[in-house]
Amino acid sequence: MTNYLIDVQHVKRTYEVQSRRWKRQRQKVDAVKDVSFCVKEGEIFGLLGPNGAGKTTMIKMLTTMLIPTSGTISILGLDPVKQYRELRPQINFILGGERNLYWRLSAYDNLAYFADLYKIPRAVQQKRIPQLLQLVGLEDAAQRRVETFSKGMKQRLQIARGLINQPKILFLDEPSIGLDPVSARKLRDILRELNKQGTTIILTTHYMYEADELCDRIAFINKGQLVTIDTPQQLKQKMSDITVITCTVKNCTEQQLNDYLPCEYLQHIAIDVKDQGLVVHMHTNKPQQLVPNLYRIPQIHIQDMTMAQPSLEDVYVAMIGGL
Ligand SMILES: Nc1ncnc2c1ncn2[C@@H]1O[C@H](COP(=O)(O)OP(=O)(O)OP(=O)(O)O)[C@@H](O)[C@H]1O
Repeated sequence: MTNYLIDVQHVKRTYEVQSRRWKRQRQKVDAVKDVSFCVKEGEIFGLLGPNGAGKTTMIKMLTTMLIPTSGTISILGLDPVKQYRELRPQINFILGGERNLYWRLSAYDNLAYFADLYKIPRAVQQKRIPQLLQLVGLEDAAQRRVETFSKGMKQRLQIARGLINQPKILFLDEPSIGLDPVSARKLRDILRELNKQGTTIILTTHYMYEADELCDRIAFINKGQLVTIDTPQQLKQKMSDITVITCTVKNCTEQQLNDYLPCEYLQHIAIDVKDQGLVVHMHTNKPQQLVPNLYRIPQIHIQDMTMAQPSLEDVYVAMIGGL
């Protein structure tokens, strides 16, 4: 039998906001509309979608911070609305950015403060805090005030904070936002290591590469609705008949590209105006038929052209409908 740690069934969440014009009038925003999915024990599960898709709202409902308007959620067999007291000690969450840390306290004292909130005995804290600082590579900065930390260091301290109660499930909302590529890679290594040790991880991200590298399964969400849910491999497989062509062209206009490239061979086209010319990104299932049409544009100069299998980002663009 599959062991589901998280079971979300037909969940909706509506916000009521004051209309700007008529202050007394209240408008409804359906942030999450009838979403259902399950997460298995030991998975790294990604929630991906454009701005405003409903990812943070979903994470807040899963972590007992927000009550669904309708539908049911079960986390570790508990109802986050009615049984939040039993659930909270068993989960933890890390929201992106620099909230949730006390800048005037040292890294060690921050962790000790949160450990006290979880009523973790001092003897346990004295062992666990150095271990966590070591896991996130901050052992040498343990006594430094957080206000002297770089963004990457603060984010790693957030991870240590999120692990202080040894959660069975860790939720992360855009964990690598604002991190440089090396710090982001370090963060992924830490998350993989945690997952190896048995922590189930749910994360939202806008970085397709990160999701592809880390996640066992991914849910695409758009406008509050679930678009698809699958492994990154299976998602890419869905577009295996598509070739992605990227080329840089000069001496031609966007209008000419639209006129000369037959739409029956084009599943998607995006044109970026850059200093070096027009960068054209195309999805096609007929590359042999499509490419000769480019050369028919009078005077066109094709500077470079690459053909590749679709990446997760290409699948995302195809399914969500453009960035
Ligand atoms: N407190 C709130 N009051 C009113 N509307 C809200 C509130 N929080 C979110 N919304 C609205 O709900 C929708 C979903 O927002 P949410 O923050 O969940 O999206 P998201 O996928 O996390 O977006 P992003 O990637 O930009 O963080 C948006 O239309 C947003 O404006």
